[in-house]
Amino acid sequence: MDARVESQAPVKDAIIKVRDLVVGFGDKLILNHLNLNVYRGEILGFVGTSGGGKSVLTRTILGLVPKRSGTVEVFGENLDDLSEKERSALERRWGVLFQQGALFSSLTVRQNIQFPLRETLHLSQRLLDEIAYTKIEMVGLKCDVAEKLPSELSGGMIKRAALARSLALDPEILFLDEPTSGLDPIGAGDFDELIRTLQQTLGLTVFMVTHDLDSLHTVCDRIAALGDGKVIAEGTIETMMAATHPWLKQYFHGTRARAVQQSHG
Ligand SMILES: Nc1ncnc2c1ncn2[C@@H]1O[C@H](COP(=O)(O)OP(=O)(O)OP(=O)(O)O)[C@@H](O)[C@H]1O
Repeated sequence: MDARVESQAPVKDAIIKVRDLVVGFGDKLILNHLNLNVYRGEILGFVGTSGGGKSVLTRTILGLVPKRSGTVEVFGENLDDLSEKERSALERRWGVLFQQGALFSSLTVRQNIQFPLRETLHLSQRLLDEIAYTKIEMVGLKCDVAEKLPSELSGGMIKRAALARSLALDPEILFLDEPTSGLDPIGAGDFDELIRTLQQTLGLTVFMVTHDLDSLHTVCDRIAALGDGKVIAEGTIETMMAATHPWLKQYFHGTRARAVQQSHG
């Protein structure tokens, strides 16, 4: 390749770097010297066998599960080197949407969104309300949901409200664990589109654990697959489709995969 052209290629900035990560419970090893980069601005889809350790990896990056060895760097900082104060400052720069949505059932949507803001910032009620309404609009909900309780919302609306809460502090990275699970295909497609729009307009980096082949085809820039505690393949959907690992072949070429590929032309 022409050296001049090569030097002009954009350097990819790894916003999350996982190196040699080992995590286990008792005598059960879940992650076995796992390495992974997530690049700034991308939507990375993370797939793998059920019970393989996708949530464990997410929770380890977030510091919710202890690791046995290895390092996790986020925003260029080794998480082990941070003081408690530095650590909480860093945590404010990411948002998390867990599988169950997990809104507080006794709080309205507005109060749910304001919860992380109240915990970390001292803002007037007027400003808190303005922020909550902006986030509600951002996730495609009407402002009349603001005063509703989670029990008054549909499954798709709960996901959107939970997403609005995870965006409350304007994070740079969004962690999503099975965001479309429980949604019908149209609802799931709309949610994927929303994630893509938010990623583009807010410049987010998205780490998304998913089983949803539609999401992998339509919104993920890159995919990483977990097998036997390690990343066994990573790349574009085309790379994954060409992979020879038996699980990947089954996953990307099985009956369900064929139906999805046909629908994506
Ligand atoms: N706190 C824990 N204590 C003991 N074992 C755990 C704990 N958390 C997870 N595990 C085990 O770790 C393994 C990986 O679980 P994990 O939830 O990460 O899988 P997953 O890949 O996200 O699966 P799924 O796709 O089904 O959600 C499972 O065998 C699970 O039982």
